Amino acid sequence: MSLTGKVALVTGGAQGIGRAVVESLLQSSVKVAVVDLNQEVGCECKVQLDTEYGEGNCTFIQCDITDGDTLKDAFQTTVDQFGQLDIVVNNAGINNEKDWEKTIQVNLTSVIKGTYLALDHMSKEHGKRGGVVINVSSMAAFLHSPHQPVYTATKHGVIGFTRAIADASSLADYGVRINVLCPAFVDTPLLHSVENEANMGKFVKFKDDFKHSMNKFGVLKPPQIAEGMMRMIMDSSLNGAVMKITCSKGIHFHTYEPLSA
Ligand SMILES: NC(=O)c1ccc[n+]([C@@H]2O[C@H](COP(=O)([O-])OP(=O)(O)OC[C@H]3O[C@@H](n4cnc5c(N)ncnc54)[C@H](O)[C@@H]3O)[C@@H](O)[C@H]2O)c1
Ligand SMILES: CCCCC[C@H](O)CC\C=C/C=C/C=C/[C@@H](O)[C@@H](O)CCCC(=O)O
Repeated sequence: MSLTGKVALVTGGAQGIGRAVVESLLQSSVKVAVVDLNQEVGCECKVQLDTEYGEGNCTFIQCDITDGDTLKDAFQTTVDQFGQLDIVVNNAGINNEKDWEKTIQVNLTSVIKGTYLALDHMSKEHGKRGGVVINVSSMAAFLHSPHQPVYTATKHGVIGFTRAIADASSLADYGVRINVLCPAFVDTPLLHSVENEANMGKFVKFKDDFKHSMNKFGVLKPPQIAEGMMRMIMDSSLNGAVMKITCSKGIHFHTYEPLSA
């Protein structure tokens, strides 16, 4: 897939992994809508990106992705401003075992909504030109972290939803590839939330165990995740793929046993 002239929307794009992905897209001459809850960080991010990549190449849209109408407006604003939509990265996520229902809303329900909105704007079913969606899950989906039962459940859900809707896209010829990316630990503000009772609730007592896991498995940097993301966006053979990125194995794909009776 050539990226020249394409338009992307990245949720949670103002910091961390999302910000690194936004920068990689801008470096490939993609126009980018940064969709994020955090007004202050989003505005700072926009100023820095304008300085680095030139004005008119990105926009910041303040949006709580759990509000369906606001998320729908963010997609429409992107299309109104840049004329089309080709790439959607459903990346925004939180770590909150205390308010676990919010974690389900942000990490799973909003990823589903973001994927359906992406299809509204990109699917051949709606007379559009096709495109690509990448949903962000986690290695927690494979290692069922005992410190984060609900976070882990949402990340399992993202993989299941993505593989199923990718098959639907293929069967119904939507022209949209839908893939999922699972990073191991990454050095972002989210990682520091494991220290906080407000985030971890009763599981905060396992924080030393969590840190032990981080030391054991290592911590990646956001540009390493952006590199995997760009590969998934550009490789037109990938649909329903589950990419894992770890310190030990780098960028690689999860393989599933074929179904047998
Ligand atoms: N950091 C890690 O170790 C790690 C590992 C695996 C997967 N992930 C996943 O990667 C994704 C990005 O995480 P990160 O580490 O960059 O986190 P981060 O906290 O650094 O960035 C997340 C961004 O999402 C935004 N956001 C949160 N709630 C939102 C909402 N309701 N509406 C809109 N924006 C919202 C935040 O404002 C923030 O800018 C998440 O889905 C996370 O679960 C992170
Ligand atoms: C506060 C939120 C932090 C989020 C944490 C991440 O979402 C969870 C990351 C969890 C575990 C990472 C484990 C990495 C393991 C690998 O290095 C490797 O040993 C496993 C390899 C398995 C494989 O690649 O097939």
